[in-house]
Amino acid sequence: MADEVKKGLEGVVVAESALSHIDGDAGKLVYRGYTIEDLARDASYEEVLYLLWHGNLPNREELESFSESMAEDRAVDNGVMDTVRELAESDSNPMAALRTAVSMLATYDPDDSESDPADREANLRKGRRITAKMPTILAAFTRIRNGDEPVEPRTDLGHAENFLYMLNDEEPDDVLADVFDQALVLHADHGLNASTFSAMVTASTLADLHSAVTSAIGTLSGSLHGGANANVMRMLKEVDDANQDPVEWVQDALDEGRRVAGFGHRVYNVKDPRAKILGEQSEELGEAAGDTKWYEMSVAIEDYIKEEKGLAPNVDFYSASTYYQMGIPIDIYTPIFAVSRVGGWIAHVLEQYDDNRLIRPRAKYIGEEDADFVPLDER
Ligand SMILES: CC(=O)SCCNC(=O)CCNC(=O)[C@H](O)C(C)(C)COP(=O)(O)OP(=O)(O)OC[C@H]1O[C@@H](n2cnc3c(N)ncnc32)[C@H](O)[C@@H]1OP(=O)(O)O
Ligand SMILES: O=C([O-])CC(=O)C(=O)O
Repeated sequence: MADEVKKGLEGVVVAESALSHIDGDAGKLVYRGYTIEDLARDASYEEVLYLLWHGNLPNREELESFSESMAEDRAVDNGVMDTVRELAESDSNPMAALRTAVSMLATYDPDDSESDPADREANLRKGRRITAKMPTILAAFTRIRNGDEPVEPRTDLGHAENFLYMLNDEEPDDVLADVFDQALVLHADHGLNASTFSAMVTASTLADLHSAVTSAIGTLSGSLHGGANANVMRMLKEVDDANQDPVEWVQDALDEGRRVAGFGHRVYNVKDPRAKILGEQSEELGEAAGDTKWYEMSVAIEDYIKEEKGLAPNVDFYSASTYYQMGIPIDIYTPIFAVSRVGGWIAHVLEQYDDNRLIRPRAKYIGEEDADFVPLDER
């Protein structure tokens, strides 16, 4: 037992959490008991943040005060903005740029870095600032690399609406603002996924919140995790550009032993409930534009992979065509995931600090024992 290796920590329970629960067989996801369907339909991202960070849904007054504070925290210091500009002008990878800028926010945060890293009230303030500023950083980065000037955040718009406004220098219509807000709600938390666990490991050493979030952004970027959403759209574009049958493309990929981005999951054995909602968004956006080709290609791929491999789509599969039809550049899909998931990272880090124990597993040693040391000159 002591030396049994659980590769990828599959099935290992390492913490208690009251934040989100996934029923992988039923395809059900709840945040603090509320179903993702109810939250996506009826709650804003700000409400979900409040729920995750404070433990209950806010009443109107609490929500207004929370949303106002978030909105006031949107502006980013010039020092950070200068770095964002430099990274955008040197065509940095957007996830790397976001990671660098978020790490830098620590230096400008008014809560003293010398203070207790586990101070809950300070972490709620820091967490609010990080979450409020990430969209500003990402929108500015995206505009600057296109040769446009950043658009200052507004305090009179909701979190989702303000991001689209800063990205496009134009207020989104209600449909787009709502679709984006729902996407943020759907991505906000998901148990001990890899990036959240990474944030928890960092926090468990009593490193500070900015370090935990910076670790998590790095972890989210990989193609087996958040990076898959951009790869889904790259695949759909490749199929479309080559005028190929999507099923044939996927058949070839599977025959060559390649993984298809947006399919499979460590916890779900059935379709991810978030993919169902995002699939509906993708279809509706297509119908509104009079062209459902991206949705139809996606459905054809879904049906084939289900039939051939028994694998179902995860959250990344339909967010891709949803964002694409909103005109969002493909390489910022994963940073957008981070803009939402930061809420969950912070909530889990708060839980970790509240009941901390250093996270430190072991490896089963399979190397040599008792090797005879040979001095350098004799090797
Ligand atoms: C937000 C998120 O992070 S959601 C996940 C986003 N990632 C992706 O979409 C990338 C594609 N998916 C994958 O690589 C995997 O399904 C993961 C990483 C999500 C889960 O991985 P694990 O739980 O470790 O499953 P594992 O890698 O053991 O796969 C089990 C089997 O399914 C196959 N499989 C899993 N996903 C896929 C896929 N997308 N395409 C083809 N085959 C797959 C594996 O090859 C493996 O088959 P085998 O037993 O014959 O070797
Ligand atoms: O839970 C996971 O392993 C991956 C995932 O779907 C997420 O982080 O949203």
